[in-house]
Amino acid sequence: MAMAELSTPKTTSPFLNSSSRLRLSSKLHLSNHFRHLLLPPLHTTTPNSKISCSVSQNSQAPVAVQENGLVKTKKECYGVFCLTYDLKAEEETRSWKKLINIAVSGAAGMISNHLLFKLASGEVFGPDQPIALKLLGSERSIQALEGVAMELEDSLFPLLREVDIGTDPNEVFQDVEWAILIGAKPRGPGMERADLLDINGQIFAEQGKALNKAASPNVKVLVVGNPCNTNALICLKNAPNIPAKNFHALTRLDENRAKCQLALKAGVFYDKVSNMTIWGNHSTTQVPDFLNARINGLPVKEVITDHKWLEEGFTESVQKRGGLLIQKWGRSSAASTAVSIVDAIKSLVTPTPEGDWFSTGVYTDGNPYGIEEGLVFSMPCRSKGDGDYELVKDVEIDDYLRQRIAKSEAELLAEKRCVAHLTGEGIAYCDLGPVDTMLPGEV
Ligand SMILES: NC(=O)C1=CN([C@@H]2O[C@H](COP(=O)(O)OP(=O)(O)OC[C@H]3O[C@@H](n4cnc5c(N)ncnc54)[C@H](OP(=O)(O)O)[C@@H]3O)[C@@H](O)[C@H]2O)C=CC1
Ligand SMILES: O=C([O-])CC(=O)C(=O)O
Repeated sequence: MAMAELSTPKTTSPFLNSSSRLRLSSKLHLSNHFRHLLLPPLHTTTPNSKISCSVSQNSQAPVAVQENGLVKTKKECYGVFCLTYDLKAEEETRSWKKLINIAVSGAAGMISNHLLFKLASGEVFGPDQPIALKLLGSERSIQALEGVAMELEDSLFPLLREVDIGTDPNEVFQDVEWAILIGAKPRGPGMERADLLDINGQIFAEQGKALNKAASPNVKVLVVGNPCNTNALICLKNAPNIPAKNFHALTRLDENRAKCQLALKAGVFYDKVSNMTIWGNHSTTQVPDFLNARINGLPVKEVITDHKWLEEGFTESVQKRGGLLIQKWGRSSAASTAVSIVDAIKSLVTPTPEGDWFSTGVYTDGNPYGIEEGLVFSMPCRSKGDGDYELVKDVEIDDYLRQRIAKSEAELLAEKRCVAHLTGEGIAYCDLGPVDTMLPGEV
């Protein structure tokens, strides 16, 4: 017989209170497809009130026993959570920050399958930041989401205090401080881009409304599902109570791809490349800015003297990297996208190194570059590490950049016209050209 010691909450015993949160720790409590896995609460223990949870070595589940007058049953002292919650862990948790709630949509998809385990490990928000994961799926994926939750459970992450799965964004987004919106319909063969904008736009309009109603008022939202700039715009327009500044479209993967290509050409390790801006849309019109990027602190054009390659080979390789990868893999980037989501969030929760910046798709109102207001456009940003950011204001734009930035801007304006019915800006009119409106994965 192995013994694991558990601490009970200082307040009323959750084991005695049928409506307590811990009641939900019984696996897969299901209400309207909203299911909840939960660890014991933090900072609510006293060393004097302990429960012993005894585990038979050859039985499947631990059996809680009574101590200090507190009643426990096998059902309430739930499986792995009993085993992982011991006094030593509790000592460590004393210095932990207050738990934060993180929603992830498309949680049964490829990108999430990489991302969720990074979030739970502490790699993103830090080793003293406990988290609750709120996973949004659909009727299609609810079974798979249970599988995801089980894998998270089996990973024994100390910082992962709670896992909820559900299909209703109004429930899943309740009190979330971060929302990572990945779930979106992929473009199928023969599908018009306007149709994709409409189908995915509806998803992001609904999720914007739900965030507006249920999320923490200062929630930070990172839109990954494509076309991510316009989806982010739809989302923010449907969430008027949340600052527009809090919405991001993921262009960090493009930034990382650009750094990699420059490092390769210059023959340096990629950590030597800094100040990399991606301007514009996450599409083949995006502009990887080699004018302002630096290698070993020097302007790229001084280090790489083949300027034709910069203007053509480099630029195109970044714009079309996603498509090439699909050709090789047979599916779009998932692991590197998850890594870039981690990078994007870390850039907001840690101070930007002196003199450097990062790229993210943000709302253009008040931008110093003359880019049309009312778009979500990738630009250079800096953060103090408080979750917020400022636009970098003094980046040089030459004629080459200006022309290409204008093309991406025109593309986003066209996308915006296609979704006017979803942003509350009138009747949609879709005049997207066939060539200039490709996702990176469509080439
Ligand atoms: N911004 C960027 O840099 C990148 C963006 N992407 C984009 O990220 C998104 C997700 O990619 P990935 O995880 O690989 O994709 P997957 O297809 O593996 O999973 C995405 C999830 O989207 C949801 N989904 C699929 N079809 C529909 C639909 N018709 N309606 C609503 N939801 C749907 C599904 O979840 P459920 O059934 O639970 O709703 C699915 O699990 C895609 O839009 C992709 O283009 C990809 C790479 C880079
Ligand atoms: O088009 C896609 O789905 C893939 C994508 O965004 C990328 O690889 O950058």
